[in-house]
Amino acid sequence: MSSKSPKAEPLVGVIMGSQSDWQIMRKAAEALEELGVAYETRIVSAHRTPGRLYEYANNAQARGLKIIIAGAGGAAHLPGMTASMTNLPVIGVPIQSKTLKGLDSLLSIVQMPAGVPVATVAIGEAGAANAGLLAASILALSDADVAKRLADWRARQTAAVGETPKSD
Ligand SMILES: Nc1c(C(=O)O)ncn1[C@@H]1O[C@H](COP(=O)(O)O)[C@@H](O)[C@H]1O
Repeated sequence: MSSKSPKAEPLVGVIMGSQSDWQIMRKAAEALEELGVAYETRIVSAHRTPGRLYEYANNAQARGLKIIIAGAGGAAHLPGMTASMTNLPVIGVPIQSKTLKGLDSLLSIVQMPAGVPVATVAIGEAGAANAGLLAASILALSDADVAKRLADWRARQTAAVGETPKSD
């Protein structure tokens, strides 16, 4: 996988522990895409590719990234280890695991020791989508264009919610 926005330099790094996480993490990418935020996607694993993680986390800020979204399942060390090596905000996405339904992922990501924060979202697709929205909200603080697109998106979401439930 590579950058989805070749013209703009990526501001958000969407990383995941395995190719098998992509079906969930694509929701973060889709949210960023919809809000016009340039991002890149990478498979990086604290367990399987520790050298790649070290290089990615240590160089992320110098490469111009502003936020990292990290998704992992099971013994999900990727978000925390990423946060240990960068001052960028790290948003952790717990991937649903087969055996423990993602509770293992959630607890691995959320229970960080004081001093190394990871902003943890909910397990699975909704969490991944929210991670993308959160990243856009952070960028919107200093980017009026993203702020406008985010406000418009929120307004459309609100307008799409009907007031009266339809009967089948
Ligand atoms: N939790 C981690 C890390 C890590 O934290 O570094 N690297 C891979 N994994 C996770 O292992 C699960 C199973 O991976 P496979 O499907 O490749 O066996 C994935 O959800 C991945 O995030």
